[in-house]
Parts: sequence; C-alpha cells; structure tokens
Amino acid sequence: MIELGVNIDHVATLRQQRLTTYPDPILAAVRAEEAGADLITLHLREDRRHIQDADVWKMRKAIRTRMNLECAITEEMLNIACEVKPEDVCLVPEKRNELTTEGGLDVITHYEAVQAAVKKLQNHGIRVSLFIDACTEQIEAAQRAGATVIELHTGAYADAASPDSAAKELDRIRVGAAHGVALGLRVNAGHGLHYQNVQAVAAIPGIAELNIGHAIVAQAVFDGWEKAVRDMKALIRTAAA
Ligand SMILES: CC(=O)[C@@H](O)[C@H](O)COP(=O)(O)O
Ligand SMILES: NCC(=O)COP(=O)(O)O
Repeated sequence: MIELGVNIDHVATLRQQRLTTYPDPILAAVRAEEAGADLITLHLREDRRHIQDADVWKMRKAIRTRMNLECAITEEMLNIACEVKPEDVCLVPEKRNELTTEGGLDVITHYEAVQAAVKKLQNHGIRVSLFIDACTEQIEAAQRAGATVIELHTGAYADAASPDSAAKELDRIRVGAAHGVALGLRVNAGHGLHYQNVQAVAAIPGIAELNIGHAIVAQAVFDGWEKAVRDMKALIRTAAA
C-alpha cells in the first residue's frame, strides 16, 4: 500500500501571510493523521517563509505517525534536524528567489556535501532521503552517497505543457522508480501532485510513498481539510490496487 505524506507547509504559508496564529499547521497535521495520513511532511526553509522553527518542535510532540522533515544541506539545518530527530529527513535543494522547489538535488555536483550530510543524520538515527530528479546518474549517486531513500521530483510531470510531454515525464519517473528499487532503495515521489494527476504516479510499480501538500490545502478550501486528505488517500489507494 502506498503511503500518503501530507505536507502541511502551505497551511503555514496562509498563517505567515498575515502573521496570525491561524491556521495552525500542528492542528492540520493531527487532523490529517485522523483522516488517514501515514506521515506528516514539512519543509523548514532557510528563509522561514512558511514553517517556523517552533512548528517543527511542536509537530515533533504532537504527531502520532512519523515526521518527514525537508531541509537544505546547511550547517544550521543539519543541526536542527539532529536535535529534533524526525524519523525521516529529506534533503532538498533551495534557491532564495524560487516560488517553490524547482528541481531535484544535484547529488553529483555536491557529492561530498551530500555524503557528509547523509552520514551525520544517519549517525543520529535518522533515515535519509534525497529529493532528486528521475535521472539514472542522480539515483546512482544518491545510493553511493549512502541514502537508503530517494524522493523523485514529480514537478516536471505536473507542470508539463502537453499530454505528450506529461507522458514522457511519467515514463522517466517509471524508469527511475524501477532503477531505484533495483538498487535496493525505497522510492518515494512528490511535488505538484493533485487530484487529477496523482493516479498515474500512484500506479507506478515500486513507489512507496507520495508527499502531497499544496493541492490538498487548496482543495480543503472547498471540501474541508479532512475530506481533502481522505479523498487524496482514496485516489492513491484505487490507483495502486
Ligand atoms: C520540497 C518540496 O517539494 C516541498 O517542500 C513542497 O514543495 C512545499 O514547499 P515549497 O513550496 O516551499 O517548495
Ligand atoms: N516533497 C514534495 C512535497 O512534500 C509536497 O509538494 P507539493 O504537493 O506541495 O507540491
């Protein structure tokens, strides 16, 4: 059964836009678990545009499933992760001026830094995932760097300009997932997935977990948070069956 990681970043985006105390991402995480989320994903960005440090600590205590903390490879972030000790850390690339995470981590170019970060986190008992593009060389470099998990960036598939290019991107994810599984890696996927495009990814053999946030927060405006989570989970379950 594919697991659903509910990303609560954009609950915090709404709060930070006015610096209010609502909506509370911790409450969103707890209610997401009640609605069937298998884990909670959150991204502590260096610029703190959505999730704040205090959210991470409160979340650690509040959730009953597991925490997947996304962060960049910086000394500050790695120290926070080692203190918080989430079950999973997903190392992601960050650019100051990007609207969202634009692509996967370039493990080949930053090999030494990635390898050292993986080792440091694993020494603190944390499972480490690398958020990468579905590219054979990056997948192999991720495994060599010591990661046991990869998350394939599905943004290019989600943003594809035509059905043809979406099909090509989907195929890259399929090939990447098979390659990751053959190398003994746990293969997760996510970014830009929504209610219309998720099932094609969920049907790919070997995918263990999908991390989805923005679309669930958006759908909750119309349907309510729990229903938005439940419906996403149902779509994934039926596609994977
Ligand atoms: C790394 C990633 O894909 C998620 O963290 C998600 O996209 C939400 O965060 P941003 O929109 O800040 O990238
Ligand atoms: N790692 C991807 C993620 O957590 C969710 O991304 P999105 O659904 O908010 O685009």
